[in-house]
Amino acid sequence: MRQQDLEQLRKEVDGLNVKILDLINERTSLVKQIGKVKEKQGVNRYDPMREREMLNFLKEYNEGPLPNGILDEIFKGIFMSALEIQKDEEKNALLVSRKRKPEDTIVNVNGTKIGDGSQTFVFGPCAVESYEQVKAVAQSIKAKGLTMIRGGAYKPRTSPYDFQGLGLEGLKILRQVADEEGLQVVTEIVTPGHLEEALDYVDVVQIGARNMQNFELLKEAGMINKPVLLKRGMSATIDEFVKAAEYIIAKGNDQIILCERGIRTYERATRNTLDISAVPILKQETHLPVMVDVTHSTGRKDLLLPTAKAAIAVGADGVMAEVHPDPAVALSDAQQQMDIGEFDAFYEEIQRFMKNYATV
Ligand SMILES: O=C(O)C(=O)C[C@]1(C(=O)O)C=C[C@@H](O)C=C1
Repeated sequence: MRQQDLEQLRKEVDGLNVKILDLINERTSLVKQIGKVKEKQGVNRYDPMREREMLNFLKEYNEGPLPNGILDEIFKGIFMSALEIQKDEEKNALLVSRKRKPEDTIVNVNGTKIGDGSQTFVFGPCAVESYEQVKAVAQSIKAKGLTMIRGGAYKPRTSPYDFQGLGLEGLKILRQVADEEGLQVVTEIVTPGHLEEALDYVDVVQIGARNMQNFELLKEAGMINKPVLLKRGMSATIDEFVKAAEYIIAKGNDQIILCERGIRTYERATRNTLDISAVPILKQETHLPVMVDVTHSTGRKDLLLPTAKAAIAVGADGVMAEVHPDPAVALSDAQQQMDIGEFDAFYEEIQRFMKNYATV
């Protein structure tokens, strides 16, 4: 074959490539429409029966020279790409998606802004035990110029025999101390019923890992006009986490902070495995602020500082950690809470890190 012939054949192939591409694009537009209809109907995107029908029809129609085996492969690839495109479309259409809203959402907690490019720190005891206990931690938080305190009043515990929290009494203690020290209260709410009684005492409603897929609670949280801190479920994928946030925003509340708190893996050196890459992924895929709970993810005091540094380095909008004036006598999570001295050292070091980091 002469060089000239080869060039001519390639020119013809180029022309066909463009035609195939145009057809695939035309097909993609139709498949996107099908995806929207299926989403509305709530039916599964993947439809193997439909794929089988299409392949059978194409094989009957096929007069070659393309072998049927290769035809199967090519069209299976086309169907798989169609599914991927439908999935992306659905993801991008979510209200929490950055594709839908490119600007960062800044959560405003009575003047404390989360997600505005600065880092917010939330410290406090695992569980509210007494006025004196909360007061000691609050004073230490205030002395550092910080504005948020966390504390559990309703404690969803693994064992029903473990301390379940002081409930409403705990909320009242948190509110009183926070008002005395000028702090904002972050506390976990476990049921829609608690949500109602808690609203007078709380500035940020936390939905904990165990409740990340408590859809009724998520819907209720979407109807309040207070920010919600949503923790990732211990076995939740990032996709499930994002969809849980979608439940809240879909009801009208866009003041949502996502919190990575470690996931359950086979690794036993830490309490959970901190999924640090979830932070940039969530920042890319959603417009919501992302915090990292270094206490629950590691369960180890010696790892709080390095993981907090890592969180800041990967772009987290804030860090949460637990502090107790006397961890040895704490009613929950005794081994993993910092005492006040450790808290001072932790905060000093993290400040130093942030200063150096900012100048790099
Ligand atoms: O027809 C559908 O239901 C589609 O979603 C489209 C389509 C296709 O590419 O043709 C995509 C994925 C399904 O598994 C089957 C078919």
